[in-house]
Amino acid sequence: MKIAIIGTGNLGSSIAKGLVKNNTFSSLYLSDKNTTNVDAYKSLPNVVVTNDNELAVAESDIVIFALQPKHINSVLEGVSSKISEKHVVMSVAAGVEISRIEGIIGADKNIIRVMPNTAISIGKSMTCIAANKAAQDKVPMARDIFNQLGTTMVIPEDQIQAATVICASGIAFWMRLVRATTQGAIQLGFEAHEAHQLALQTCYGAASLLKESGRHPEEEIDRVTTPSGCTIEGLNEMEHQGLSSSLIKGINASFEKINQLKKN
Ligand SMILES: NC(=O)C1=CN([C@@H]2O[C@H](COP(=O)(O)OP(=O)(O)OC[C@H]3O[C@@H](n4cnc5c(N)ncnc54)[C@H](OP(=O)(O)O)[C@@H]3O)[C@@H](O)[C@H]2O)C=CC1
Ligand SMILES: O=C(O)[C@@H]1CCC=N1
Repeated sequence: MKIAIIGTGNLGSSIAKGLVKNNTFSSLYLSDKNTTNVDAYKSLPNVVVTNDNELAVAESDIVIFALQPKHINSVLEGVSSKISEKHVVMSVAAGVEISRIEGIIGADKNIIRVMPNTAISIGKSMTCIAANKAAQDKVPMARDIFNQLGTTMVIPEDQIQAATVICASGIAFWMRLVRATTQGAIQLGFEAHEAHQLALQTCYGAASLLKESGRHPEEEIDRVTTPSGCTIEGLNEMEHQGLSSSLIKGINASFEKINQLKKN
């Protein structure tokens, strides 16, 4: 597979890192105005780091646009003459609808909207995928690529905004929960590095329990909450303070915001 990534910022460089780790491409072009994030890959075989977006598109079959929404139009316009029916154009830009991309490069082109998260750099992304009409037969290929970098789910395009909040912003939400747990542990007397390790491994264990057992979170909670014990005491206090409510409200605030971004 001849792959290009246009825009090697936070997400583009995370995708590059995951692809390099798996080494499943025949060539990989990494293009950005400033290539600092990916300069380390210059010396790898079959990897080209460049400032030339047109070259990257011309030399590739799959082109992943990892740009801020404000840059996507001008960059697509700049390379549009190089995009043919052989290309599969993938965009990770939050809030940028397929119809906007079709308006620039044409509805006859293969366009796939992909929403990974930054865990893609370690092969643990939850990646949601939606394709335009022309690219329906390219969906299995897109899944093959992103399944190597985590797990994929194909969803209707009108759910991509919601998936962005849960899965892409979700990384930040979970990080904050880990950080808050660490702060609690420090208050209980642990050194910061110990507190971090305790919080992290417990979070990992909780997620692994759900993944491996297939059980509902409440079932796992019931196993921990000794009657009149300390867990239910803490859990109920957290709920009185609005833990579930603030998470749900935060998710809704993010969703409102992403729906405004769409209009820009
Ligand atoms: N961060 C995340 O976790 C996630 C982000 N997204 C989405 O992915 C997209 C990218 O986000 P993120 O990686 O954080 O953004 P960044 O700003 O970190 O990366 C975008 C990169 O594109 C570069 N760029 C701008 N103009 C051009 C151009 N003309 N040619 C080549 N490169 C250019 C930017 O350079 P410069 O900085 O110099 O402008 C920058 O390096 C966004 O749309 C975001 O919504 C989606 C899921 C998760
Ligand atoms: O915060 C943002 O707007 C982008 C989209 C999801 C993750 N980062």
